[in-house]
Amino acid sequence: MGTMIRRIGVLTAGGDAPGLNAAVRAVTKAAILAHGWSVIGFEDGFEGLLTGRSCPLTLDSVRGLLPVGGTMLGTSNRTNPFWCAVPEFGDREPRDHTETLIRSLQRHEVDALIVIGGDGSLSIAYRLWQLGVPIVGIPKTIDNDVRGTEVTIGFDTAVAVATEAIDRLHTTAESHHRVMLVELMGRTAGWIALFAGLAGGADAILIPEIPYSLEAIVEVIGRRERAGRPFTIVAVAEGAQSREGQAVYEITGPQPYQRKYGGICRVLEEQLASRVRLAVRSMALAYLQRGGSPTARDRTLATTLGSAAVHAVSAGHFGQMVAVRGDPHGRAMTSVVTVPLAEAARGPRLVPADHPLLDAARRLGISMGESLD
Ligand SMILES: Nc1ncnc2c1ncn2[C@@H]1O[C@H](COP(=O)(O)OP(=O)(O)OP(=O)(O)O)[C@@H](O)[C@H]1O
Ligand SMILES: O=P(O)(O)OC[C@H]1O[C@](O)(CO)[C@@H](O)[C@@H]1O
Ligand SMILES: [Mg+2]
Repeated sequence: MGTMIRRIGVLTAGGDAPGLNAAVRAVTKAAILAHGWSVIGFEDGFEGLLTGRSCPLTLDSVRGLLPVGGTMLGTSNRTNPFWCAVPEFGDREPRDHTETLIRSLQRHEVDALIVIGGDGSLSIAYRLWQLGVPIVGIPKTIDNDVRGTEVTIGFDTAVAVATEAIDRLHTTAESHHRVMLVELMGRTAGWIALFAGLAGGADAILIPEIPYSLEAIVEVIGRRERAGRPFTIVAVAEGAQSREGQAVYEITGPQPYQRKYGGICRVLEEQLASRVRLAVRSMALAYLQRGGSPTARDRTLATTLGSAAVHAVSAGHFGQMVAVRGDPHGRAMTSVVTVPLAEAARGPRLVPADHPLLDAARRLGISMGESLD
C-alpha cells in the first residue's frame, strides 16, 4: 500500500510547449474523476511553489484547454530552487531555497507532486525526490531531448510549424534564386531540424551532433545550381557548430543550461556570402515554434501521459517519469511506461548516429554538412 493521497500538486516548468495545457487538463480530470483527489496548480513553475502562488484546479477551470497553446499555470526556465534569486524574497544573489520549497508543499497539504518539464526541470524533480518529495514527472519540451522517452509533449507541433515554414521558404527561395538559411530551436540536440528538414525537403540539414564543414554546404549550393536548381534551403539547428568553430550564443553563462543559443544562421550567412554566387538570406523561426495550438498528436500524447502520471501517483511510483517507449517488435504501436527520473537527469538526449532519418537523408542526397574528404 502506498501513501494515502488526498491532494496532488501540479506545475509546468522550463520553456513552454504546445500541449502543456492538455497535460494539465488530463492530470486534473484523471485525479478528480478516477480518484476523487483535489488538485492544486503552482504558478510559473518552481517559482510559484517557492512563493506559494497557487490556484485550485477543478473540472471547470480546465474546461476548453485542449486546443489552447502555452500553459494556464505559467512557467519559468530560470528558477532552480537549489540555486536562484527570488525577487519576492528580496534576494539580490542566488541561494538555496530547498527548505522553503518543502515547507510550501506541507503548507499546501500536497501529498504528491506532478512536474511537467524538460530535461532541466526533471533534473530538479529528481533531486527533490532524492530529498524525499513524492514526485512523478511528465516529459515536455519542443526540443525532444529528454532521455528515457521516445518523444516529448510539444515536439510534434514544433516540427509541424517548422515544416510549414520550410515549405514557405521554398517558393520565395526559388523565385529569387537564393540560398535560405533557417535556424530552428533545440539547444544541444538536432531533433527539430532533422525532422522538419526532412519533412520540408531541405537540401542540407545541420545538427549539433554532426559538426559541419562549410565547404560541404558550398558544394551543395553549387551542385544544385549546376543541375538547374539555383536555390537551396538549409535547415540549421541553433546548436549546430562547424568542425573548427564553436556554437553561437545570444547569452552566455558558466553553466551549459544558462546559455541561450542564437545567431548561427547570421554567422553562416556572412561566411557563405563571399563563397557562393547566389544571394544568401537567413532567418530564425524562434518562438513561433513554441507558440499556438498543439497538433492532434501532441494533444493525445499530453492526454495519455497526463492520465498515466496520475495512475503512477496512485500506484506509488514516485521518482519516476511517465514515458513513451517504441514497441520492441518494431511495430508502429508504442507503449506508455514509467522510467526512473534519474534517466532524465542524465543530460539531454541527442540524435543517435544510427537514427533512421539520418540514413534516409543521406540516401536522398540531403547533405548533413559532413565534410567531403
Ligand atoms: N542540470 C541541471 N541541474 C539543475 N538545474 C538545472 C539543470 N538544467 C537546468 N536547470 C534549471 O532548470 C530550469 C529549467 O531548465 P531548462 O531551461 O533547461 O528547461 P527544461 O525543463 O529542460 O525545458 P525546456 O528545455 O523545454 O525549456 C532552469 O531554472 C535551469 O536553471
Ligand atoms: O525562452 P528562452 O529562455 O529564450 O529559451 C529558449 C530555449 O528554450 C527552448 O525553446 C526550449 O528548451 C530551446 O529550444 C531554446 O534554446
Ligand atoms: Mg531542456
